[in-house]
Amino acid sequence: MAPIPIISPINVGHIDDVIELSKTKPDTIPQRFVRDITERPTIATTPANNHHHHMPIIDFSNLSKHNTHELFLHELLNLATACKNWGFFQVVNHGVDLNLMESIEKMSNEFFMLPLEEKQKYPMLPGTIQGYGQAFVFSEDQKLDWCNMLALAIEPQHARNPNLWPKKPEKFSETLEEYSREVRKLCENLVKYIAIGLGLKEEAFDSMFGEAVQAIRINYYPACSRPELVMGLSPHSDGSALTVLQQAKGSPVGLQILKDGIWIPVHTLPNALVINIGDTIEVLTNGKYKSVEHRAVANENKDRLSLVTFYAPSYEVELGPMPEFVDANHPCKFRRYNHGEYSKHYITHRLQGKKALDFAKIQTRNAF
Ligand SMILES: COC(=O)C(/C=C/C1=C(C)CCCC1(C)C)=C/O[C@H]1C=C(C)C(=O)O1
Ligand SMILES: O=C(O)CCC(=O)C(=O)O
Ligand SMILES: [Fe+2]
Repeated sequence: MAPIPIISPINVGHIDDVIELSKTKPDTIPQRFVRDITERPTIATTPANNHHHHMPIIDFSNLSKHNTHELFLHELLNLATACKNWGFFQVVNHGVDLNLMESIEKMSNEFFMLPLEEKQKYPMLPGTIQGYGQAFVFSEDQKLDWCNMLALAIEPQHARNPNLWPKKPEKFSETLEEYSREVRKLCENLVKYIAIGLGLKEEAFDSMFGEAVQAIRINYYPACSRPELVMGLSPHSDGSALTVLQQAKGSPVGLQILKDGIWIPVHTLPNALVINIGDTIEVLTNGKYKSVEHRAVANENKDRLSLVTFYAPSYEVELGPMPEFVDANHPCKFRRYNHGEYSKHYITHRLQGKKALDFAKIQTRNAF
């Protein structure tokens, strides 16, 4: 009997697996990946000479309770300044076990190098966000990113789809579990310090978040013969409260952030984690801290791997700007909404800069 076709309400057309493409036809770039001229990225990886263009570095060990109060305050100020002026920073001495970071990186690479049939046992179906494939594709004529990903919900447990957790390589699931526990601790601490830096009680965010949602996306960007024609990952801001990004050792520069209208390549320090403010913190602080648009570009010669953890409020919670950030000079910019509804909105639209946040924006009427 012929296999029963999966009937999906969305027709996304054929999606080439870019890892296969780069292996079998390294010089071919199907038209669906070629961006319109106005959307093509700049590939330069040299950091701008301007020192204003170096992403802040936070030494997390200075924030631990065992340090002097002076050191703590100094680093807290660095953190607050980084959140306000950049929305992105790197953390060193973050407490996530370096061996664990190395193991999950190695196993992720092994996963992506498995035969396609093996990876397709965990398919990300059109319109869904978990499994192996391409996310945020909703139509046949949408341009595709030069990236394959494995995305999984981690917490709460009931959000997991155990059928999508890879059985190969061996110990992948255990390692991911352990890694995610450590990254979650880092996120819990970060939201505490961010709250203190804003003059709030240390538990201000965490108590609002309820049972926080945690998810991981492991992105694999194979080398591309014409990286200037394609986009590794479309420009977007993250719908989370915070995001933690680990770029695999030996990966080329690929992440770019939009600062003052310029795309800046991010050079990650060895063993550091890159943190960014997501849409939730922008809403809660009424725009004092902003989520920042970012994208990833492909490299001509080298594959790139990144492991990205999203830390977000429970789907149950209602959110809006905190009263501490609203006054006569700072009118309320966002309406209250349910985070579950925001998540649904986020995952049912293609990545398009900061457009997802329009969901919550209070539209101000133009005077003209
Ligand atoms: C580019 O952003 C994302 O891919 C993303 C997806 C996260 C998710 C999964 C990979 C599986 C479980 C669901 C969830 C939507 C959390 C970003 O995460 C942000 C977006 C929202 C909304 C959020 O809460 O985190
Ligand atoms: O790979 C990167 O550097 C960016 C990944 C990213 O922004 C994401 O997965 O949301
Ligand atoms: Fe992102």
